[in-house]
Amino acid sequence: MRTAYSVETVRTAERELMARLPEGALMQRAAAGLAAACAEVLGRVAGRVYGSRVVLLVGSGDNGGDALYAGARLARRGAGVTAVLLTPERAHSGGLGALRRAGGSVAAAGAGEGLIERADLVVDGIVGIGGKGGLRAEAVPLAAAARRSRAAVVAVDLPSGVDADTGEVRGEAVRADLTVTFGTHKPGLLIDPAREYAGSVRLVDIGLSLPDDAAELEALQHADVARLLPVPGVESDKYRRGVVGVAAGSARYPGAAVLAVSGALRGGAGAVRYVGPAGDAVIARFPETLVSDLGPKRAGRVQAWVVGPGAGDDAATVAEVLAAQVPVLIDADGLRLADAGAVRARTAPTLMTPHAGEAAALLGVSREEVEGARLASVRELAGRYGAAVLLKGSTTLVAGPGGGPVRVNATGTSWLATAGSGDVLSGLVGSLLAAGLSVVDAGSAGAYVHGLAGRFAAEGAPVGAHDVADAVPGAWRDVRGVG
Ligand SMILES: NC(=O)C1=CN([C@@H]2O[C@H](COP(=O)(O)OP(=O)(O)OC[C@H]3O[C@@H](n4cnc5c(N)ncnc54)[C@H](O)[C@@H]3O)[C@@H](O)[C@H]2O)[C@@H](O)CC1
Ligand SMILES: [K+]
Repeated sequence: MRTAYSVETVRTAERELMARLPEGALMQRAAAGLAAACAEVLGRVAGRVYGSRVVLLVGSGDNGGDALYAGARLARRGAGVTAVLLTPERAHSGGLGALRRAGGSVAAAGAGEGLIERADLVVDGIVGIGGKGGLRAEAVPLAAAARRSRAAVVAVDLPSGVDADTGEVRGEAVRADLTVTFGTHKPGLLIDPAREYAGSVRLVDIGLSLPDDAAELEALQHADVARLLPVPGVESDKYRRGVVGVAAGSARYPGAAVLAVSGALRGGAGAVRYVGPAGDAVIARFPETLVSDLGPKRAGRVQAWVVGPGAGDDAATVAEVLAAQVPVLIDADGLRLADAGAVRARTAPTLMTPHAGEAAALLGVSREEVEGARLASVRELAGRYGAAVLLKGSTTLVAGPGGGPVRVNATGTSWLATAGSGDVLSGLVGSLLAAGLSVVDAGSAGAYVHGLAGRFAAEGAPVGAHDVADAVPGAWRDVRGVG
């Protein structure tokens, strides 16, 4: 499991650790990790460290100090290192001294753009976890020059200008190829839009110990998902493996029913029961489906429901499903049709799975606001509805109904932004719910497998949602390390 902690928690852990260590030890650990990463990058872009050209962008805090000490290490290995000081009177004095002693030089901000143009590597030490708001005016042209330049950009701790705690980006921010972060991931490194600014992320251990129960974010990895995925035992039968009910599709949108069922069949439940007007289309494609036209209440035994994909205006079916005493996943049209009071009144678990546009409609804000503040949006929705919420997107977030760490999934690919792929996800996650996973585990494990399936199906080319469903077994095997 990868975890991310808030700035406040990081600061507390840093204080405790610093009290036990000689002064400056933590910064030296950070600088050593940063310099090693920079040397690797220089090896790739310039062939070697010796003789390469490095520009440090140095702000007024310890983030700039890290950059200066790392620059000193590179200078000792023969790199030509120049520090561009944004506020010369407040630059980290120890770091500045170390850089000068190692043969590095210092330039004023005005000279920065020209230096960046000729650099092999730009190290962004403008601001780290002490930052508020986007980049300040004096740093904006330097960030723009770094973006234009052929130099690799390595961000120190965070790309300057992004919000460490939320992943929000207000105004300009540095775009990095690599971010070297210290002690723990920060939420902003895992959530879009900031995640995109961070490039790839490398975590340097500086000895911080963080409390398990205080994580803001959790990102499942293969091993975590492998532990969650249901595997039938010798005593299993279809009921013990779980029956998932899919109430989806309409005369107008029969395909949504077929796609939701296609996901549900690959999600680990022992059987899929379909209820709705698209039974013929479902049976034609998936003869193993148990089809009923009697409505959810009289459909027979079901351990979890999926309601909403392609449902059109069928509010009655949504209401009937919400009255069931089993876990319910509400997606697509179902989100619009569900009565908020009925959702809040449920005692069995509920999982809502909006994309940004649907979340915006539920919250009464614009889509851009949701996309710009994904963490706040998913938490707000979960709080308002007393339900778990899976907010789809390039980084999918899953918030539980009672707070706690939000799960973030990054296995997705932009090729998954295709009609019907959400229907496949809803079936897949519903199936995991029927197999007995909690709403947060089902949502996050389902998003993980679905994202991976999207990657496998696409391999860099456009795909349809049915291709994603077909790729789910391969993704599942990959996660479990079999086949
Ligand atoms: N505290 C520690 O124990 C450690 C801290 N480390 C580094 O120290 C950083 C935190 O240092 P600081 O607390 O000094 O804070 P920062 O260096 O992140 O930034 C604080 C300074 O930046 C200015 N600033 C704030 N917002 C800005 C913006 N939007 N644009 C430009 N300037 C802005 C502030 O005026 C302040 O002087 C971490 O991100 C990490 O890089 C590491 O050395 C590891 C150990
Ligand atoms: K930075």
